[in-house]
Amino acid sequence: MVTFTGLGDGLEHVAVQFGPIADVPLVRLHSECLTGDVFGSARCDCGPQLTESMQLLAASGGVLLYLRQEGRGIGLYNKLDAYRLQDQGLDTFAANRELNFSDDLRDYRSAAQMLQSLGVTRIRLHTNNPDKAAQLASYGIEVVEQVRTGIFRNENNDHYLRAKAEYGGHSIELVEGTA
Ligand SMILES: Nc1nc2c(ncn2[C@@H]2O[C@H](COP(=O)(O)OP(=O)(O)OP(=O)(O)O)[C@@H](O)[C@H]2O)c(=O)[nH]1
Ligand SMILES: [Zn+2]
Repeated sequence: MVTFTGLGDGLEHVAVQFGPIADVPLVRLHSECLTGDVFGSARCDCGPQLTESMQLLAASGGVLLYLRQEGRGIGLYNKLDAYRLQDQGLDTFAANRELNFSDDLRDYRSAAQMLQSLGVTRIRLHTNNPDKAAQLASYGIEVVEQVRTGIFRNENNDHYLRAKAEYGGHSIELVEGTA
């Protein structure tokens, strides 16, 4: 495990390396979600995505970047406020805007710099989020392949996943009748 300080965004991000680094390693950029990653909240899909990623990385090798971008960058306090607004009917992006934030504050320049410092410039990226791939490319990381994550849907995160697919452009296929 490598921890990084002094990055441009001032956050202490972490890289976890699984085995020796291949020419084109599998990489997961995972944004911090205390509620999902640690406490198993069913409001989102973060916990199962992190588990799936670590299982894949343990099997094939690669790098997990755990990015301290709680709540898509708005922080835990504000995310909890956003959850209250979602309980009143707003979707995950509208709730951010109601709190005077943009939909997604995350910038992946630090992630690109972390990869470069590990000698990684070409990757297979484990994500459904097109913005992660596009930003990494703009910061000089070649995304050779985008490997989709599983879809971890339940009755509590259905609205959240739907918003990510419909408004966030995520590659999530929501087939009616499946959970
Ligand atoms: N503001 C806000 N943030 C949320 C909400 N639900 C989850 N999050 C945050 O969204 C982020 C999700 O991170 P990731 O799983 O890395 O990213 P993703 O954009 O879903 O893309 P994938 O790579 O496909 O998983 C975490 O920082 C969560 O804390 C919400 O309702 N509001
Ligand atoms: Zn989450």
